[in-house]
Amino acid sequence: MSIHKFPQDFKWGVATASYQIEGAYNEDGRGMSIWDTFAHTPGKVKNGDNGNVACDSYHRVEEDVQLLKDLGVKVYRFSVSWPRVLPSGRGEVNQAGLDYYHRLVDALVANGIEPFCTLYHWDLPQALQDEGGWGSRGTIDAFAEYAELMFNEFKGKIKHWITFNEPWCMAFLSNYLGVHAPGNKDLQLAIDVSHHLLVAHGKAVKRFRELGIPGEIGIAPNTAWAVPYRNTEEDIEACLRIYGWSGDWYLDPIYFGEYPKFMLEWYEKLGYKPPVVAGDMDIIRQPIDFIGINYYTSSMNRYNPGEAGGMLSSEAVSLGVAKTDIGWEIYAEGLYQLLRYTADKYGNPNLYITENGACYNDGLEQGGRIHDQRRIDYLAMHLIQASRAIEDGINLKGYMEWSLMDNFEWAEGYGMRFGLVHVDYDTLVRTKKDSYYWYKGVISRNWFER
Ligand SMILES: OC[C@H]1NNC[C@@H](O)[C@@H]1O
Repeated sequence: MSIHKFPQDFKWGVATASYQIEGAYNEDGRGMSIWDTFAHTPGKVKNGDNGNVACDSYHRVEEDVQLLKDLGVKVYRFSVSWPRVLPSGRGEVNQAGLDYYHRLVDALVANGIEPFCTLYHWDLPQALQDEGGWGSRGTIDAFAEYAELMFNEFKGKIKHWITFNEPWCMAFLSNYLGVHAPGNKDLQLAIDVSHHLLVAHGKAVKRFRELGIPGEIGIAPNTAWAVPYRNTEEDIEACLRIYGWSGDWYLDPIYFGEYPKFMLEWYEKLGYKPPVVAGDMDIIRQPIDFIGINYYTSSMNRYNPGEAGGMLSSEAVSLGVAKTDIGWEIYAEGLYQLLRYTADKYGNPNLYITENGACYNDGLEQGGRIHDQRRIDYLAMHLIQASRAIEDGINLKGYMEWSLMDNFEWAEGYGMRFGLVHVDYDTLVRTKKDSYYWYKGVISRNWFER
């Protein structure tokens, strides 16, 4: 057994997202989002699940903040539902929507928990989608207007801001693979969406600086990690394209003012390229204060130009390791390697692990306890790698576990559970799992033995 320690000011937290937990989808003036439309479309989400009620967190601020307080977290990462505060995406403000987030933020601050706010975690106002959504340049300025509203409204209360959660999901999972809302299958559109969201990110950061908002701002890509099947140039490049797709494609424009050459050339070979307009790359290149790393799993990849390799000619070969209940391979070493790669490539910036967690569908047992030992093991394995990264000189400043509670897992619906707290979706009763108590101990000690 060995002891794994963390710095004194390490920001321990948990994460959630608006559409996944809030519910109240048509209450108090909230406008429709693309996820309401998508989830209400038969066949898009397993079991026909949707976020109409979710965890009903909209009506349970005090209860959920008490869960956070009992857990002992330093920060709480949540996201804002854009259509709850701007029902049409721009223009008229819904005060009741802003009031909800004031209730949440005030309760967090009153309990000594720092709000960590994600401006966009996928619930685009449907009204903007009707005008082309992220495929249209018009959405860029709509996002900048929304961001400015939130900056001014919560100036001094919220000091940690994330513009976008997982831009790869916003662009490719949603517009090339068609798995998430709005469900398109168009590679050029996905590349357009990537570019427009990057410009929107840059404009929001620029306004954040111009307005003199106190605090820090960053972005949270879901950078995947891949291990080469053979130690050959072809297989290594096949891996570079995997994390180039979800990480470098977004971080290079922000840090270097240009798209990664190897990915640009790959897309151009296929006949695609980003719709860059003069001045865009300078806007995107606004300095940011941190990168959020969302990490769950890795893959082992090899070059394969055939169907198994897909658009990137990069075929995933099983790592042969245990999988979580959602089928993702458990590879904690990948977290360290990803942190190392990110630190080395982008000048050792401040990093937060803004999401890491595991799907295990353990249910309530006799006596009302939930013995999710597999989740404890997963978290311990990954926290060892986080501690290792810090000892290796990487500026990892915090860890936000995904997720505080079971919630709406997008196209998987409610069947996949990531929470430290179990949610009974019939009664909405919250039950702390064994992993909640384990994580509470880690936070309070700031170290753990394994
Ligand atoms: O799949 C688990 C999580 N991954 N990152 C984005 C979150 O919204 C998901 O629930």
